[in-house]
Amino acid sequence: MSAFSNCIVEQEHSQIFKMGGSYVVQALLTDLYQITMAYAYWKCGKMNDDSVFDLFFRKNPFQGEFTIFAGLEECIRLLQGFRFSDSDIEYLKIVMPPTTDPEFFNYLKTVSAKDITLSAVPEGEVVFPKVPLITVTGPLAVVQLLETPLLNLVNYASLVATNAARFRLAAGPDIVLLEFGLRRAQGPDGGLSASRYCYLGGFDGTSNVLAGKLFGIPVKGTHAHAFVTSFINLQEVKIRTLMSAEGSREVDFVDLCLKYQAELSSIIDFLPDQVVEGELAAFICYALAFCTGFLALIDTYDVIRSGLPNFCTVAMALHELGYQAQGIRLDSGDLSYLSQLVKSKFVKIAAHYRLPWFEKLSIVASNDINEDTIHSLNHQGHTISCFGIGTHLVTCQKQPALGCIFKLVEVKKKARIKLSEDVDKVTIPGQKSVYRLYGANGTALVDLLQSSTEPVPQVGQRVLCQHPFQETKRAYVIPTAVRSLHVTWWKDGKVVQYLPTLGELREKAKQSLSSVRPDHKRTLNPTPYKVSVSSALYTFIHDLWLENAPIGELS
Ligand SMILES: Nc1ncnc2c1ncn2[C@@H]1O[C@H](COP(=O)(O)OP(=O)(O)OP(=O)(O)O)[C@@H](O)[C@H]1O
Ligand SMILES: O=P(O)(O)OC[C@H]1O[C@H](OP(=O)(O)OP(=O)(O)O)[C@H](O)[C@@H]1O
Ligand SMILES: O=C(O)c1cccnc1
Ligand SMILES: [Mg+2]
Repeated sequence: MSAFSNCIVEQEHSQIFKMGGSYVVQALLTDLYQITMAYAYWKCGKMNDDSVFDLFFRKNPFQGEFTIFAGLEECIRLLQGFRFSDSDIEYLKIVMPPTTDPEFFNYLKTVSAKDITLSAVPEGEVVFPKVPLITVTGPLAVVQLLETPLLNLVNYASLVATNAARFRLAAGPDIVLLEFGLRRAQGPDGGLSASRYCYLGGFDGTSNVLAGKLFGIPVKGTHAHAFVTSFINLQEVKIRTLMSAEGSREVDFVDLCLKYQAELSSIIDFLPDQVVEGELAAFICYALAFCTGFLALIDTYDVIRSGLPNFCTVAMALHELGYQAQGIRLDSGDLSYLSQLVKSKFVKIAAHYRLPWFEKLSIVASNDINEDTIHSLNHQGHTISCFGIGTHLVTCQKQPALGCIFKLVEVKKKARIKLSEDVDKVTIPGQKSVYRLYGANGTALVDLLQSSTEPVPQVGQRVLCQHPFQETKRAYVIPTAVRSLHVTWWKDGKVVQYLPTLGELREKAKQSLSSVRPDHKRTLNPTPYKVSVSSALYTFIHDLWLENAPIGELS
């Protein structure tokens, strides 16, 4: 992303979601229970108790074994502006019961993120269950108030970035992936977030023009069926002339197209009287408007008998005038079969006219594409060069939510644990450090959680990594590299770290994903990545567990 577009984000971020007159990410974008708890903390004098909360998830989405962490910059921006305005407080006076002590509202007026410290895994990093993605420390009532907006900002961003990364893995590195989801997204905010985080997850562009302006994402697109069906015949081509690329001659472009229609009919085998005239008129008009970037949607009537011949006709006429067409889009039918058929005709034309670029024309495919469709198309030997993906990508139809949670792990320097019948729901107590240990070939081996007071694991030294809850699951690891995953981003009321641009985050996600072993990334039955605790933390968890679990009585 350019410095220019980053600057637009800075200037206009506060205008993006103006709804009802105010920026939608704000202190009141929360669940009521955060406010009622804040009141009860305040009422019993606990509001300033030092607290530590971890934000994490328990299960990777899409039956996968990895997640891309996204949304962090928006969390930091939330802290920057975190306060209750006068009108917020007036509103809360109505919402809270009449018995509420009026002094509480004076307290709310003083609330800000100035005493909050936020450390987190860098945005764009591949992350795994149980690892604290964000740790927030500060006055209990204020950190509590942050729970809902932080979860809101991380959950969808990480889900859709992960979805995008999965589409990228399915498609491979060389296919162009475009996000076409705005019309199907969960509202305007969902649409903008989808475009932003799909780009982070590895998409190449979006059709969403506002996302392009605000976030510097390349905007791309073709045209719709309506453009084709709006034309009935060639008489509708009112301005028929086109100047050649080098400016030396102007020709009747419709006549030139009809010359190529006759010529091509025997080369790629079609009947000129079967092509739809209105479609040809539409393509001619689109080419006249975009002579240097002509791309046509060819499935309105019949790809084989009409759309493809009409495209080739116009593309060859453009070529005679020194312009190169860009390609076609398919939006229905058997996308593998049709793409191969289209390619074979392109190859024929390329050979006949000795135009090597003609066989490299883009073949864009769209229509309800999901991750499984791409895998299936791969097996069928498709020749698609670009996928335009909307619904399944932005709505994350395969799994519509990521389950990040925000749990208290320490208060007044005392570690807290949340117990559950379901072992997976027991929290890992206390303030922790998180390390990623790398193996011999530079791939990530294990994430290790330790109490923050423990020494950093050392390269070349054996570390015992234990499953947090199953004593028999443990392994020694001799890391070739050790990375501390958490960075402090916000402290003393300020952003204390460079915030990467969206383009840098996209690069980060790509590089982080490449350090993860392929078996963790495969679609079918991927291997779970190991997230472990140090033996000191293991003992600590289980001692605290025993201390807090009531002893039942048999009778
Ligand atoms: N070769 C293929 N292998 C697997 N799935 C495919 C293949 N070609 C297309 N698909 C998928 O099959 C589905 C076809 O959907 P559907 O039958 O609704 O579309 P259509 O009739 O071709 O087009 P329209 O959108 O005009 O109704 C789409 O989800 C598409 O992505
Ligand atoms: O299929 P998606 O992955 O959501 O991609 C976006 C879709 O939006 C457009 O058409 P639209 O769906 O509006 O109409 P159509 O299905 O009749 O072509 C486009 O042609 C795609 O099919
Ligand atoms: O540009 C396109 O082809 C496009 C954009 C949005 C939705 N469907 C297609
Ligand atoms: Mg559709």
